Amino acid sequence: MPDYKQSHVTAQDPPLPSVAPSDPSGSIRVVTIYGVAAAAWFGLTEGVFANLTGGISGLTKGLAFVAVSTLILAALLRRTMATETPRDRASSMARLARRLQAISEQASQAIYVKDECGRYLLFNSAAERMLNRTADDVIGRDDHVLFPADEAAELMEIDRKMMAERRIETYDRTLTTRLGVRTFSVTKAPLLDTSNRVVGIIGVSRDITELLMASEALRRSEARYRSMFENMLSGFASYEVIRENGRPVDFRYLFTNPSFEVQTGLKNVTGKLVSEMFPTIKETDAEIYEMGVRVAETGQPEKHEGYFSALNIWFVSSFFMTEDGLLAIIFENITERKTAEQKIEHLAYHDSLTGLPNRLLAQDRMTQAAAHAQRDRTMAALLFLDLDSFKGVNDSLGHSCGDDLIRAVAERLSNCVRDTDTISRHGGDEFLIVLTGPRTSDAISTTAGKILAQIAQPFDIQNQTLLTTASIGIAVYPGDGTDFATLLKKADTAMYHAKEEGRNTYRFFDERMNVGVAELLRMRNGLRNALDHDEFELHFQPQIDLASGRVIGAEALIRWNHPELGRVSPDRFIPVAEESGLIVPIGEWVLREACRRAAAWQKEGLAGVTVAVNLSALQFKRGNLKQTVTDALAEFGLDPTCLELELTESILIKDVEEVLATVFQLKSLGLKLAIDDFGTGYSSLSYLKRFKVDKLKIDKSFVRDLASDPDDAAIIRTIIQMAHSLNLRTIAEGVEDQEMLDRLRLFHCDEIQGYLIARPMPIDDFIAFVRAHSPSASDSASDRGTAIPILVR
Ligand SMILES: Nc1nc2c(ncn2[C@@H]2O[C@@H]3COP(=O)(O)O[C@H]4[C@@H](O)[C@H](n5cnc6c(=O)[nH]c(N)nc65)O[C@@H]4COP(=O)(O)O[C@H]3[C@H]2O)c(=O)[nH]1
Repeated sequence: MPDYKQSHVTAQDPPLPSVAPSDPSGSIRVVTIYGVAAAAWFGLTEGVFANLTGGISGLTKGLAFVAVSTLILAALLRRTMATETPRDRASSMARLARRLQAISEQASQAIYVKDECGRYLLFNSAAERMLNRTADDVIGRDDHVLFPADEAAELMEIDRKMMAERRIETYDRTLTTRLGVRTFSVTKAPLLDTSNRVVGIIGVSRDITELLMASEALRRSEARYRSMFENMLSGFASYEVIRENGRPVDFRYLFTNPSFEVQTGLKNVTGKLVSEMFPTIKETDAEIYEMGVRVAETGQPEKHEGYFSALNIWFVSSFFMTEDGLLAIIFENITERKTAEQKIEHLAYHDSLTGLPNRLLAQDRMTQAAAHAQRDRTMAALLFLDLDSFKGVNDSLGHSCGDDLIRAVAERLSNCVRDTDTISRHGGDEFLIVLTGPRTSDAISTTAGKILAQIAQPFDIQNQTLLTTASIGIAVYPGDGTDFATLLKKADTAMYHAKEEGRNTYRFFDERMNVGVAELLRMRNGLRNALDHDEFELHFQPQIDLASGRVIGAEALIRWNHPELGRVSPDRFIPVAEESGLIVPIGEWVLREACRRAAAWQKEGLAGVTVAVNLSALQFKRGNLKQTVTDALAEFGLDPTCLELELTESILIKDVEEVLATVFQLKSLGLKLAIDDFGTGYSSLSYLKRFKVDKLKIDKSFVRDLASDPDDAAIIRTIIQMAHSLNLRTIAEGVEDQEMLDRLRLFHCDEIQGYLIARPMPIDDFIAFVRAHSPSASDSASDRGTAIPILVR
């Protein structure tokens, strides 16, 4: 569809082209007539009419001649012109066209001339090339020969109007040619003849199709880049470089894109100097400023990633010089990414609970400490610390309390070492401490001692006072090893030994310790088969009623006869069984075995002698306790009143409602409930009432120092008084000598158990023991149990 593009119509500013006089015969005729008329004038005025004009002056006659001859000439010329025929005009146009032809051949633009009717009179070579038509095809024909009818008609209409209005027009027009649809820039002017009549039209056209396409492409590309610039997420700014003595000294903001503001938070910066915006940039962000100067000086682009303190942002940027000598910067605010990276890095190397370095970082620090030790000929030590009673805290007071304790321990540890040392959390309640540059083992011992003393101080956690201790194993570089893995293993082994040797202590690694580790592994594996292989047995430790001196019960204590390790103490394997979950089936076995044995001794005449069985927290959680107990009682026909279950405080405190329900079910069977290790937990008295506890068992750690430690004596006395006020009985365990017994009696303790009376013993020995200490046959029948007279004072 042909159309106008950028049409400019110019009113007759430049003079319209005109056609030169075309007929010399007309002029000759005029001149001849003029000559004859002039001669006749003089002949008549000077000859025939001389007498008549004799009185008139020569000047007057001359003037009269000029006037008359001018009129005649004008009339003649007018007549001559008026008689010029269209043919004359056509031939003069044709002559003009021929003259122009030679000139127009050199032109690179299409030049053409049309007559009044639109027929081509001139069609130069450039026009031929432009439309792929020869002049021969076109001359004498109108636009229909070149273009489709509708386009040709429109063009001719334009020409007609132009001629009518005598206007010069410039416009762009798209036309369908033999070479396809092309756009032309056209300038056309009407041609005038000497009588100022329009006789045709002259045009100059240029094919601007490629130019238009190029400029359209440029426009699109510009639009694309502008849109990219406006919408790009990166910030952009360009600066005028302010120079002094040729050296860049400052930069003035010229323009910025919208992201600049988003990324920096800066508004209306255009026209401002960088030194004005950031007065301290040369000091605080010298690296960035210097880079700007360098790029402006060398013209070499540079990339940068760093922190811009003036705006408190991290950014990545490219500095470069633009074509027009401006400094430009494209940048991205990466603060969020950087913070996330730092966080991730922190997480990768730190423990989330305490914020302390984790094992990975500890390893790195240990390697550094070792390098330091090698250089300075000193030592480096790796301390493996494990809290002694953390599980109890977690179990009894919950994980949130446990977490708080871990955090508090971390804080205390940090106060025990120097800045060059590293405290790290290894996991759970385990910490690693890397000591850098100790010169002697004594120095390491001093630090370890300090740490133990700090940990032993009471912790105030969630409004409760918690007491805990720690065990520390120490491995020293280079004596115990040169790599982290070896040192860690040895420090761990030493820590186990510290635990075995009474806790709240530290041990340096000793090669002999490695034997113990192998044992531990064997124990873990062996426990799995112990039940199947019948390796467990129960021993019974008598419990004495102090008032009567009679044996009123026995605590069932498990023994493990390991085929290779020999007799393994429950203190060693019960924690391993708990850790692996094997305590549940083992506990069920103990319960059945205890019921079986107690039922048996009832039948053998030890009527009323109860059996006390230890229960583990895991049995409450995972085992079907009520069913197990019911089944065991029923299977062996044991009177429930002869069964006592010993629970630790921690079992009662955790998941209270759930445990309460189970305890009620158990109690409803008619059995008794005792709280084991009383005094070492963290609970209040309220649960004693709620759980309908029958007996408190005072932990042997209090009993041990009863004679020497007034505090322990006071604690025991208080526990007994409190228990009595709640109608609970008390039993003291670990009674080893008479002095302890005397004091317990003084405090009105109800029952005792301990080596003073008897060590735990196999069933047959126990029955024999009870019989041997029977005061009389008649007493043995008593339901109060068997009396031991020596103890009754
Ligand atoms: N120093 C000293 N110790 C004395 C004295 N009298 C008794 N003992 C010991 O104290 C422990 C008492 O058991 P516990 O506090 O329940 O402590 C028990 C109990 O927590 C656990 N345990 C033993 N048998 C079982 C069991 O069948 N099930 C569960 N869950 N735990 C058990 O193993 C722990 C250790 O048991 P044992 O090695 O048999 O150690 C027993 C016993 O031999 C004394 O006068 N002085």
